[in-house]
Amino acid sequence: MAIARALIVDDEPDIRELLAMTLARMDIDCDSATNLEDARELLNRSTFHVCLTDMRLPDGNGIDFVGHIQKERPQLPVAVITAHGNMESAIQALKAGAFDFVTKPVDLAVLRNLVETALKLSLEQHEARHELIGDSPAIREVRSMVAKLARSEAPVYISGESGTGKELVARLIHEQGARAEQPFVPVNCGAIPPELMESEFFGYKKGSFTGATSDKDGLFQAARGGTLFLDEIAELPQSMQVKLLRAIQEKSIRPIGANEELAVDVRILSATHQPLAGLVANGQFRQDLFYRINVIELYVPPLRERSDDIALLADHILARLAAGSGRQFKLSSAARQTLSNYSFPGNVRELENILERATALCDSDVIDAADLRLQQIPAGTGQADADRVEDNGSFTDYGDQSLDTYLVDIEKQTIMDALEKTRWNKTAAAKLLGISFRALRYRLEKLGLE
Ligand SMILES: Nc1ncnc2c1ncn2[C@@H]1O[C@H](COP(=O)(O)OP(=O)(O)OP(=O)(O)O)[C@@H](O)[C@H]1O
Repeated sequence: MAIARALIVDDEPDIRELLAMTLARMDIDCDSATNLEDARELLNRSTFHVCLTDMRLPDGNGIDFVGHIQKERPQLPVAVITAHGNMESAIQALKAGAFDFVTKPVDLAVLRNLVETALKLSLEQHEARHELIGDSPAIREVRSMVAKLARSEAPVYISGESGTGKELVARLIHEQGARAEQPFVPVNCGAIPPELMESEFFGYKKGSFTGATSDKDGLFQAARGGTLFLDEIAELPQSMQVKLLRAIQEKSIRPIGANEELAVDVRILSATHQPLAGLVANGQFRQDLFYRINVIELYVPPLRERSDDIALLADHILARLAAGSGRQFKLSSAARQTLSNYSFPGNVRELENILERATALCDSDVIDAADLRLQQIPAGTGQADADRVEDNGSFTDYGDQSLDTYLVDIEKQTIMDALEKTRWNKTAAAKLLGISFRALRYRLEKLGLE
């Protein structure tokens, strides 16, 4: 499946064909227009990652189209194709906002380079945009809290069920605040082995232990001037809770093996899906640290309490999946209804997973209720996968690759099973799978299920 989509605007059939063929070999889908009117129409209808336009078109000028894209789709990189030696118009196009140009006759190696750069820009920009989608009173309240908290330096503790958007909220607090130009460093406290925690957080000096062949910065140094987001903070072992408390109180750290304290200016945001106050009450989490990190609590409500947002979120997620696959997806009205009746124990992350699975399995571009597979609890993993092997001829030819993919699929399916059975409670799912919570987090990350 192509990962990107290009818009080609040229009235010469030979050039259109040459460009489309070259891009197709780069696994890029193309739409072509022979004039500006058609090009504008296509731009309105589809999501593109790069645009190549000729300068002289039957109904206008390529530079006007560059201007149009700048206004309507400022994220879309556009390059112009100019006549050989016509530097004047190439410069004009760059001034109008084109990111580059190619001259005719088109040198294919130059074209490929240019398109690769454009795609990198385009896909990176896509990833960099964070937005809290939703129009319900609950999410509006979260949005207005985010705006207020972004103006403050206070530590914020973000609570809420798994997959509600706690990390997204933390990123937004950072991005909308004075530290936006500095790093945002997310740390999954559940994924760091306890014995490595101190060196991961505070770094070490060369020679401080076997294997410390050079100085290494820790997460606090990496987040200097910015924000350190401590996700799953309830997973911190007691010994580390003491050290963290000290770092927050003193605003300084001591790397392993260092003689001196090091001042670090870092804003601390933290989160967990576990009831932290309860863990404090039964002695599993230090009360003094709780008071430090929980100066302000921001609660992100579960998706079932803002079901009006489901349709908006689904459209947003489908648009993102479309950008990645070059296809456009729509939900049938029955599918919309099914989604809005569902309780989403795994919250927005579960909605993302459901839609990703549906778009991958759905043959047409209209996703119907059945494609969502909401009623279906996956069957016993072994049998389900064994059936799939028989159905799929390519598995009979076991290359290393197929076997790996097969095993990864089984692992994914088993974990998804456990998560669905435990209504997305990761602690319970880990117990069911007979592995530690930490090991589950590690696997989720490795398999891209986070
Ligand atoms: N309101 C929203 N608008 C757009 N995307 C959202 C929204 N809420 C959550 N998401 C998306 O859902 C996914 C899960 O969100 P996130 O990782 O922030 O949840 P979380 O509460 O931190 O989960 P966990 O407790 O498991 O760490 C992410 O891809 C995030 O971008």
